Amino acid sequence: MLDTATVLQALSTIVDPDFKKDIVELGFVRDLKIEDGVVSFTIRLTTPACPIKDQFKRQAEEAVGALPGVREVRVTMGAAPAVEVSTGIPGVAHIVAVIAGKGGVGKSTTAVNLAVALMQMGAKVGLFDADAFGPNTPRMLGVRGVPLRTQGGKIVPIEAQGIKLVSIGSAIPEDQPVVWRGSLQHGFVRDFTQKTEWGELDYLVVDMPPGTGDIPLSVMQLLPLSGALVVGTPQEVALEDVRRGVTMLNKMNVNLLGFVENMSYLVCPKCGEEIDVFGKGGMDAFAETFGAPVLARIPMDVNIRKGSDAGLPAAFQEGPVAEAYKELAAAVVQRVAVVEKENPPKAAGVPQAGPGGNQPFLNVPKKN
Ligand SMILES: Nc1ncnc2c1ncn2[C@@H]1O[C@H](COP(=O)(O)OP(=O)(O)OP(=O)(O)O)[C@@H](O)[C@H]1O
Repeated sequence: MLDTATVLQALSTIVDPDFKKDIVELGFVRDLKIEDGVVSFTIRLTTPACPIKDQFKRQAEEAVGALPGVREVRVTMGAAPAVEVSTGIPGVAHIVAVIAGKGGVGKSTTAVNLAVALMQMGAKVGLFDADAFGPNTPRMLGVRGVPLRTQGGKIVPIEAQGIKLVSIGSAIPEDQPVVWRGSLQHGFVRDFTQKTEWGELDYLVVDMPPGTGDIPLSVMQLLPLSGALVVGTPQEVALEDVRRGVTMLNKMNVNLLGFVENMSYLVCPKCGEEIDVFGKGGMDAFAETFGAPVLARIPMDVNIRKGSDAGLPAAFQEGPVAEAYKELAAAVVQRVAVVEKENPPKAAGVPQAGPGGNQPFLNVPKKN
């Protein structure tokens, strides 16, 4: 007989490859109704950007459609509202930091294109540019010079091509050199993280300054990060810096989502051959050592640089570069889901003053 138990039994053959559990056990199946041979239900995923949602839908239609007595299967795909999996920042579901051991490896480019690719997968996305020393994201998203507004004491993000952008740099006049003491930086990060009205976001991507200085530290102390991804080029020197970045994540108990090998190869425009400009395989060695995957390899491509300069990120354009960023976004979504189960996000907190010394990580210069 066609009843709820039979339908759920059929749906329990569909296994989520990330959680390694079936979709009934995971509580994804909702609003199941059977009326006159018409079976309707919702599959509610943890994120609207789930890369295998189409596959789930097809599998569900097939599994239930094969049951005797079924005339029609109506599957609605949904996602849990962001607030349900809150990070402590109201309405923000997952926070992903993008870090790099040193400058110039393409961290901001990766953060911006990742944000765009996540949005294209159906997620609501914000970008917090914490890189006070080289705030490039407003230019990359075509909103350079647009001032931040406040409303009722809250910072209102800039709408930049569908992404909610807040850049620490937009609060600093462009012609002013940014020379801050550690304590000022911490206060600035605290104000920006606590006073921004993000609204509902599935993913908040944080573009960190390069290296392991005070700002990355403050972000890790103040924001409950789902995890961080580390951007590097395959070059030896950059890889030493990558190691320092990973060490910092470990110290701060931030999940390592994985590595992005940027400028991984160059496709010869004449013959199509892939040239390994900065060598090969370095990131694989890291992936093995630190037990986290290489999430994507992004080619060195003039369209990436041109897109950033023109304020239209390459992820918006069709072609192999956009595909590489889509692959990155899909890998990030899957890794976030997995690592959050193992080690749920929580802010590390600011160390208390005590006999062991004051704020051991922060390099706060003493007053003379
Ligand atoms: N895959 C790529 N192909 C071609 N150009 C790239 C690629 N990735 C980044 N670039 C270019 O390299 C330069 C540095 O990139 P980006 O500003 O993203 O680096 P960063 O690591 O964020 O540096 P910063 O130290 O300023 O934070 C930019 O001109 C950017 O357009």
